[in-house]
Amino acid sequence: MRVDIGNALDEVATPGIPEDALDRLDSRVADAHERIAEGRAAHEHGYESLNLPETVDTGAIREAVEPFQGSESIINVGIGGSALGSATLSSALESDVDAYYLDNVDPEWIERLLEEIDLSSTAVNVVSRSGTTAETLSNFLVVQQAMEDEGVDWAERTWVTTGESGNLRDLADKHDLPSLKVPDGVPGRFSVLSTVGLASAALQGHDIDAIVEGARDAERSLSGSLYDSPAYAYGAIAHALDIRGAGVNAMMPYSESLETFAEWYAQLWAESLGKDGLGQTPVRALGATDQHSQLQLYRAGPHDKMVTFVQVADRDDVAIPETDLEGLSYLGGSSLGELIDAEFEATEASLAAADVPNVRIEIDRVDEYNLGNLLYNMKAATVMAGELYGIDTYVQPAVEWGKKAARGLLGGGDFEEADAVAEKNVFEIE
Ligand SMILES: O=P(O)(O)OC[C@H]1O[C@](O)(CO)[C@@H](O)[C@@H]1O
Repeated sequence: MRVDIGNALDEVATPGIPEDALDRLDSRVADAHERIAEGRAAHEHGYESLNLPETVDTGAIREAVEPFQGSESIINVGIGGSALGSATLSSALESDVDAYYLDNVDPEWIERLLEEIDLSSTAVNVVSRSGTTAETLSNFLVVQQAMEDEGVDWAERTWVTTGESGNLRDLADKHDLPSLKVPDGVPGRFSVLSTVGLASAALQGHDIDAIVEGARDAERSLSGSLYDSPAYAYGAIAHALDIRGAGVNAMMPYSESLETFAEWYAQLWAESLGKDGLGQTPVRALGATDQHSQLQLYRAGPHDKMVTFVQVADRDDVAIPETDLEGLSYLGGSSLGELIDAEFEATEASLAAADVPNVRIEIDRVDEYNLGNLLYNMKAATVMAGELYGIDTYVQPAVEWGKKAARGLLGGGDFEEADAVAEKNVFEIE
């Protein structure tokens, strides 16, 4: 991964970072890197996620999914960090094995999906770090029922990935289901390069060693300076732009196969940094598509945002046929790859021309190695940004209120949060 911060400097952008502030920022990065190295050496919660290239056992993962080889599809039941990393790999890489992600509880969507899938030739991967997430466990019970209704032995086709304890662990023990353990000290949103993200990828035939090798090389690039560590440069620059007013960060990959990556990044960035009144709001965008929906706002709206582009240097291409149609001949004979690259460079320049800060992230190709490298670098960037914000990057206490309220509404216990739901201030207009 390469990072170009030229369009984030104040000679181009507003807000922008004065070049002479980079050295000051760099000394903060050096201090933060020391803290991160300490946390990693001590296997502290959260920091441990940067040790995954060393700790993950890809052989054990392949062995665990071996019994499911030959499956025509995989149903991944999990939500948030227990789905988005795996979904990022699955949607970016080609496979003959289809992967479905049940990461929501919309009944009509779930029903349609289960009707679409041949349940007799599918494997089921249930992932929950806590083992208590209502959406995941409910969907798993629904999948079980759907398989039973089809006369399919779900226990034969299921493996779970979870912690030492919890409802899912109890369920796995009760039915003697094969299981993988979530890594200790690694919050869900940081767990893609572990059993959580790599098991389904292995069953889809992806080279998980290449993914981990990409991550390992990213790890090797971590140093005490933003001038030679793309991950730390990205984390530090995004933080520096936020405290100067760019409170929104639009993640805009110029690759359809990286659309889910933007979703994964949004959880990582929001749930890690959104604390104590701080944090930069991630927005998921896609290039070139959102040039035709969001760009007007990015260029001519409030100067409260930065844009992060992800550009792919090398990709397969499709020729645009020659045409003598008036006004179109300039396109004929070129290719979609040339077009999307021109669109990318033009959009990047259009933001600079409007003084909107933007950063370019570039990867060589969308393949296992580069995905592992990109995912690890974005994790390290988040860890760095968390240090600079001075917040606890690895917890997410604010999500618990809603969970208690929902549980209370469903009769799952007495929670004052559920009472507060009934006190909604209603002012309806219809
Ligand atoms: O893996 P689990 O414990 O089911 O949690 C799923 C997701 O829900 C959250 O806890 C937020 O509610 C995320 O942090 C996590 O990735």
